[in-house]
Amino acid sequence: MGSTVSEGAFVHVFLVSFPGQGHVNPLLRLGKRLASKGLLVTFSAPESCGSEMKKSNPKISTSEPIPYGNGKMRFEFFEDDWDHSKPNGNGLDSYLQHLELIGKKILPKMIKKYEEQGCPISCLINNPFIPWVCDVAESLGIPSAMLWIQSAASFSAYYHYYNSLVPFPSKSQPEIDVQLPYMPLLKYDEIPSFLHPSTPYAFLRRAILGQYKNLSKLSFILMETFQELEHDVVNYLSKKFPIKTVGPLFKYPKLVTSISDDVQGDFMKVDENCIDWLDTKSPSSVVYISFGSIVTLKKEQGEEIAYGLLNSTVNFLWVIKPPTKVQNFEPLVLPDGFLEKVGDRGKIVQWCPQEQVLVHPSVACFVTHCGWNSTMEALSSGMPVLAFPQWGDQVTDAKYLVDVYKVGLRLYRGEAENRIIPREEVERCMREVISGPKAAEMKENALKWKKAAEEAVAEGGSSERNLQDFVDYVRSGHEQHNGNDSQSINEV
Ligand SMILES: O=c1ccn([C@@H]2O[C@H](COP(=O)(O)OP(=O)(O)O[C@H]3O[C@H](CO)[C@@H](O)[C@H](O)[C@H]3O)[C@@H](O)[C@H]2O)c(=O)[nH]1
Repeated sequence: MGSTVSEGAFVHVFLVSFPGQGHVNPLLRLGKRLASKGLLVTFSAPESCGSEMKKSNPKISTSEPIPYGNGKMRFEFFEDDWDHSKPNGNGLDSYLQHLELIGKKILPKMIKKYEEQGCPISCLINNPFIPWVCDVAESLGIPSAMLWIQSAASFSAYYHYYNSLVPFPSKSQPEIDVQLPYMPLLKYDEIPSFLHPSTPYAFLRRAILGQYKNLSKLSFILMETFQELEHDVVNYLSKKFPIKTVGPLFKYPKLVTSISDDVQGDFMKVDENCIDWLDTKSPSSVVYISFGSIVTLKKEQGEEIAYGLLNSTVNFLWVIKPPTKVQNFEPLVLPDGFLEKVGDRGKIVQWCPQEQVLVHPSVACFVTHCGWNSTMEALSSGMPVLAFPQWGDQVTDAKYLVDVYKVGLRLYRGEAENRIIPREEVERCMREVISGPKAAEMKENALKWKKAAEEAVAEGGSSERNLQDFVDYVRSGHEQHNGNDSQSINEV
């Protein structure tokens, strides 16, 4: 990618993402905010993810940097020489090792190239699963930061586990409760499930804990949460780590006037028609159902949800992703005549603009797997939830959504529960969140979190101030290194 003389005058940060939707979305959002504060941001990830992003975002393919506020963002992906059509279950360990080997060779070359172009990197930022990015930064004498993309509570659980600071369930004591500082008592099935000895996803535990071995190399740990949401845990962790809460990253005031001027990280084509469809529905009448980018429900569970929806009278928007080549699940077959029977009451899409759906006045409730992005998006949109977590941090997020933030009900406890939730239960719980005795209270709580989220990202809010502190830090490092001749993009 070429650079212009004017780009060379700016403080330049380099963002490196693991190739997953849940990883890309928050890092991309961070990139836009940093750019808006007058920085040049280069966003990078393996080409496998770049090619997916380019399909749904043609703007990414152009070499022109995209303006955001006072700065710009551009994209440069790198080849990881890996066959992503192979099943990647336990292969994640091998892929991560391979990516580290490749990345440690490629990133220094990219960074050197930027320097030769007069655009040196002042800070490297990665997200989890690729902790070696900060080793690259260290070897080149560049400061680095990590964007933690789950809750502070999950960060704390992993930290205490990694350092054996409190007892966790073990093979001999698989059902003990876990008490972590400044957190509610977590039952054995409420800790991030990868920490449980029975998890089938030990490779994901290893991937996440990989970051904990070199936390001391990071100048900052930026967190996709906000101070007011996780006050006590954040304060506690801040005494141990250089933490800055900067979320919810999607909630900052929009930087572009038209959607076509923006770039989203979607790996799949977004079905925009669903917003027109939502427009035709009455206020608070639609259940939105989505399980994020990775989770695929068992076929039988999908069928029970379908019958639950069929037997109910609610309107619904349901995201059913096409099965991926690498997953071993049988694809969901909808009951005979399902679409005809539900008619215009229901809509099924492969991928929707979730940010817009969650703030749409017709939507009453979000049936969610409780991935952290979806959790933050729901809370910050004032949307009550029906929690349907599967694994990992999702079970902890569900606990918080229901028992701490009090914005919903729990339909399932996650992989440890290991049962199919029957259609009657699905239907009853949806009704309860929409119109049950606690519905008004849950909506009121959700609206309180929405307001708190808006305040955190507004001028002078906790996350906005933290983001500005981080930008000031990067700028001061750049100035020390290059003299005081750097400019902000809008000064040129
Ligand atoms: O139709 C859809 C469905 C989802 N999304 C977006 O996709 C993202 C999904 O992220 P998340 O809710 O975090 O789910 P996953 O993709 O499953 O995320 C993985 O990564 C997260 C961050 O580490 C973890 O919290 C989750 O447990 C893990 O499954 C969100 O930004 C959604 O807005 C859309 O835009 N359209």
